[in-house]
Amino acid sequence: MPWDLIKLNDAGSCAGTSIPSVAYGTWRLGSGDQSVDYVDEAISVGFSHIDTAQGYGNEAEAGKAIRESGLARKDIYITTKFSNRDGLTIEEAIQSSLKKLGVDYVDLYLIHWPEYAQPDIPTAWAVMEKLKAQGLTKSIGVSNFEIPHLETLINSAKVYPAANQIQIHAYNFHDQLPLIEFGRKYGIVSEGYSPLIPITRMPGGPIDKPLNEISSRLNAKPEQVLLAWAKSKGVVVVTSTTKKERMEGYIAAGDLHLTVEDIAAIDEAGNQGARQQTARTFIRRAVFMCAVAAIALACVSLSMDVFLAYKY
Ligand SMILES: NC(=O)C1=CN([C@@H]2O[C@H](COP(=O)(O)OP(=O)(O)OC[C@H]3O[C@@H](n4cnc5c(N)ncnc54)[C@H](O)[C@@H]3O)[C@@H](O)[C@H]2O)C=CC1
Ligand SMILES: O=CCc1c[nH]c2ccccc12
Repeated sequence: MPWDLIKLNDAGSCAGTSIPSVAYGTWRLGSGDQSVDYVDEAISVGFSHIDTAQGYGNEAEAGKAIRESGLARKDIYITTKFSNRDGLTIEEAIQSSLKKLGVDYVDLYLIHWPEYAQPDIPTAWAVMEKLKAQGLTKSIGVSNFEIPHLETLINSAKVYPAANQIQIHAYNFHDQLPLIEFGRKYGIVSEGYSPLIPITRMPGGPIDKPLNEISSRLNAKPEQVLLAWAKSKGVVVVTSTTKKERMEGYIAAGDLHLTVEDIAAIDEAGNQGARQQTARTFIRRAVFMCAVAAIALACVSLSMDVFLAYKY
């Protein structure tokens, strides 16, 4: 099945929407003409969902590329995020984002981190609800929220978040599953960013073997298999690249068919990698504690020597 749409929990309301299940992210693209070109290319190869943020410094470039695409506003899905930068309130920040993007509404507006929900989550969320009611954004959501943050929010919310954008990849999926399932209970769609971490930041781990086997069998690139794996988890996949060939590969990954066994093999290798990581962290902490204890002992022994030397 190609990259499809996922219904949001506000889909029944007049302003409600569905969200394209793959997004092209603009973090680290920089600003200036080159980033306009990257977003242009992403749209030209088939991305219809652009994920940006106040903090990425390139909303204006994303907006320019969207205009240059010639697509009707309704045919492009724009997510941006409140980053609590530039000293702007949430209301001021969305106005600034809309101006930079050159649109009169965004499709999804997220609080980028729980820490940005000031003075507290219920108060900040009430403002988000107001923005939705005013039509400045079709849907509202959060990012990097954990279960306690969502509980706090839900306890006071009139409108539940439509989405929670969090890091999801094969090495952390097991740890993120309770959060994803908690979201599901309240109709909150999880969006997974940095799905390619197993090859970009953690190469050489247990996933490499099944990934290479599956890629060879399907005549696909490893990054395509990782995106197809993330898609199989029912989350919105938020990815990026500056290379046009890779952009095309990402879109084509929506048609990749992974078997139940392929998905299970990546799941298992991901869990194994996570267990190895936990063991490494434990050993590192134990070594650190031993070193601290040894230094403390040496200090005590030295003080005793000094004390005895003075006394006798
Ligand atoms: N809400 C949040 O706090 C965050 C949101 N994001 C969003 O997610 C988007 C994607 O985040 P990324 O971490 O960039 O995601 P990603 O995991 O998709 O990594 C993308 C990078 O992987 C590279 N890549 C692809 N195939 C590769 C291969 N075979 N070997 C080596 N490198 C390869 C790409 O060229 C690109 O540089 C961001 O642009 C942003 O929109 C990202 C981080 C945090
Ligand atoms: O979203 C990607 C990383 C990130 C998280 N918070 C901020 C704020 C400003 C720029 C990037 C980010």
